[in-house]
Amino acid sequence: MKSYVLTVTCKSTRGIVAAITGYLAEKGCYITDSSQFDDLQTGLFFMRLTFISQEGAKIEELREGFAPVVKRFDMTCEIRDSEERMKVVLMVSRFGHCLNDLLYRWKIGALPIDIVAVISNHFDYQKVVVNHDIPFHHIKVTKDNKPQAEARMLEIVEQTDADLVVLARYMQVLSDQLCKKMSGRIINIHHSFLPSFKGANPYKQAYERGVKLIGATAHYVTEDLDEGPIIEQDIARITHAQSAEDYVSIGRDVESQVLARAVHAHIHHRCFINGNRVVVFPASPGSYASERMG
Ligand SMILES: Nc1nc2c(c(=O)[nH]1)N[C@@H](CN(C=O)c1ccc(C(=O)N[C@@H](CCC(=O)O)C(=O)O)cc1)CN2
Repeated sequence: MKSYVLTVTCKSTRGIVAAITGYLAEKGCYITDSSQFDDLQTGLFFMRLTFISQEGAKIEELREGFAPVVKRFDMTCEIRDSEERMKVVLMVSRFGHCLNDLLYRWKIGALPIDIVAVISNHFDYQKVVVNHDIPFHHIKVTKDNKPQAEARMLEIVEQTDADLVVLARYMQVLSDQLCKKMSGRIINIHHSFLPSFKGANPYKQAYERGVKLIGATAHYVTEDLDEGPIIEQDIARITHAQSAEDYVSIGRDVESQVLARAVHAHIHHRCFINGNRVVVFPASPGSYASERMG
């Protein structure tokens, strides 16, 4: 039986859940997971359900039948096939730990995505990418060619019909124009526990501040550098005896794990941008079970 994901954002009011669940029951659908959040600050309601059609309803039929509910509550709504895989472009500069981690998770099926391209402004990871049978594109970036470099990047995104771009330690600031055009579709991993230590060299900043914790933050990319809506964060302990170079080593694992969690949440439609915040619903049962046991 086909499994679907329904996502809803609308203004809070009474009767939304009843209308959604009533419709699904009427259409012979069985709800397998449900999360909702009512933001009293913004007056917005968010819901994500996974369900199976026990009567073999087609997605077009489900969408069409749901249209009156969408109209009644003025919903932003999607019904998607749970098996549909997002097309993802990965971008990297000189530090490849997040890229390698994502490639491994993709290879074992833990990240059910189609990696349609890897883009880098360096050649360090060309071999590992090509060895995964993934197209590698080198796009040189200088202070003078950023518009042309971004145009090429956008061309690759459009030619591959990519749904998501993941900056896996890609160290170039993207233009306001590109950020606006791809709002909500670019995820970055920043190697600090934002909002501390934005911008370049966060570990150097952390060392000079004398912190006892370092961290990583995965966020959607906006024009405001490292200020986009936060999807996932985590931390790691450090001591007085460690240097900024030690932080780079200690930080690798937490950066990779934070980015992987954020990508997993996004590709499973668990993320809802809510102003400068992100509602992140828990993973549905079985959504980690796609791993091919080695
Ligand atoms: N518009 C945005 N672009 C990018 C963001 C973002 O949030 N908004 N995140 C960065 C990633 N990043 C930190 O995580 C970061 C990358 C690069 C720089 C920076 O100052 N880069 C210099 C060049 C550095 C170099 O050549 O090695 C620059 O672009 O002039 C700061 C923070 C990705 N892009």
